[in-house]
Amino acid sequence: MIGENIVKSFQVGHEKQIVLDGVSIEINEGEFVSVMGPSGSGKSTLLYALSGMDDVNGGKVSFDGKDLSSLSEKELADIRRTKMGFVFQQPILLKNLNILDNIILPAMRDNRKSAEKITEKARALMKKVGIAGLENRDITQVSGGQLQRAGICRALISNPEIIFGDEPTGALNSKTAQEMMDIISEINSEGTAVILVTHDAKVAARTERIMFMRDGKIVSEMRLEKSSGIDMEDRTKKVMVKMREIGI
Ligand SMILES: Nc1ncnc2c1ncn2[C@@H]1O[C@H](COP(=O)(O)OP(=O)(O)OP(=O)(O)O)[C@@H](O)[C@H]1O
Repeated sequence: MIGENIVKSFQVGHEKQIVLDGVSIEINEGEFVSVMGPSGSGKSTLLYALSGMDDVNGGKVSFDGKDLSSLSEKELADIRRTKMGFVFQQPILLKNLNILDNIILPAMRDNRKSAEKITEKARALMKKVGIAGLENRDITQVSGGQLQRAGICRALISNPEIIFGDEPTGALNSKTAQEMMDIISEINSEGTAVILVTHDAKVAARTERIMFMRDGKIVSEMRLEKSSGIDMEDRTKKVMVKMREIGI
C-alpha cells in the first residue's frame, strides 16, 4: 500500500482546515506499523485515507498497484470487504445479531464461499482469540475485551491482506490491551500487514516501524526489530524517549 503526498482538508465554516499536509507512507506486505502523534494531528484521517474510507483532496493512494481514486464505489467496497480488515476502539457490531453472526456477516456476501465454510472459519478464529463458546451471546452479554476479540474475528473473516486499527486497545485496561496486542502480533506474524494508530508507547513498541505525526505531517520515523523475544520494557522506554524528543 502506498500513499503519495496525501492532502486532506475539511471545510469548517468559512475556513479550510488542512488535516493531512502531504503525507507519504508505504506499507509493505506483512509489515507491522504504528502511527503516533498528538490528538488532532491527523492519525485517524490518515487511516481513513489509506483504506479508501474517505477520499483525498490531493496525492494518491494505491493498493495492490491500483489507484483507489480510479475505482468505482463497488470496486472499492469489494476491496475493503475482501482485502482489508478494520478494528476500531469500539467494535462496530450489530445489536440484533449474536456474536457468531456478527463475525460471519462481512464474508456472507462473498458468493464463492459456503455459509458452512465461513462458519467453520469463524469458530476457528473465535477459538484462536479465546472467545470460543460465546457464539450465541448477544453483544451486550460479553465484556469489552471479548467484544474487541469478536471485532478482530470479524476483521479477519475474509483473510485480509492488511488490518487497519484505530486505537484498537484504547478502551481496554492494560492487561487486556496487552492480550489484544498478543493476538494482533500473532496475526501479523502469520503474514497480515497491520497499521494501527495508538497513543500508547507500550502498544507502539510491539510494532516494527513507528510513524510520528504532527500537524498533518509525518515528522519522524522509528524502526524497531521484529518484536519476538525482545525486552519489551527496554523497547517501550526507547519509544518514550523518542516521543519526548519530538514533543509528543
Ligand atoms: N469530518 C470532519 N470535519 C471537519 N474536521 C474534521 C473531520 N474529521 C476530522 N477533522 C479534524 O481533523 C483533525 C485531525 O483529526 P483526526 O481524527 O485525524 O486526529 P487524530 O490524530 O486521530 O486525533 P485523536 O488522537 O484525538 O484521535 C482534527 O482537528 C479534527 O477536528
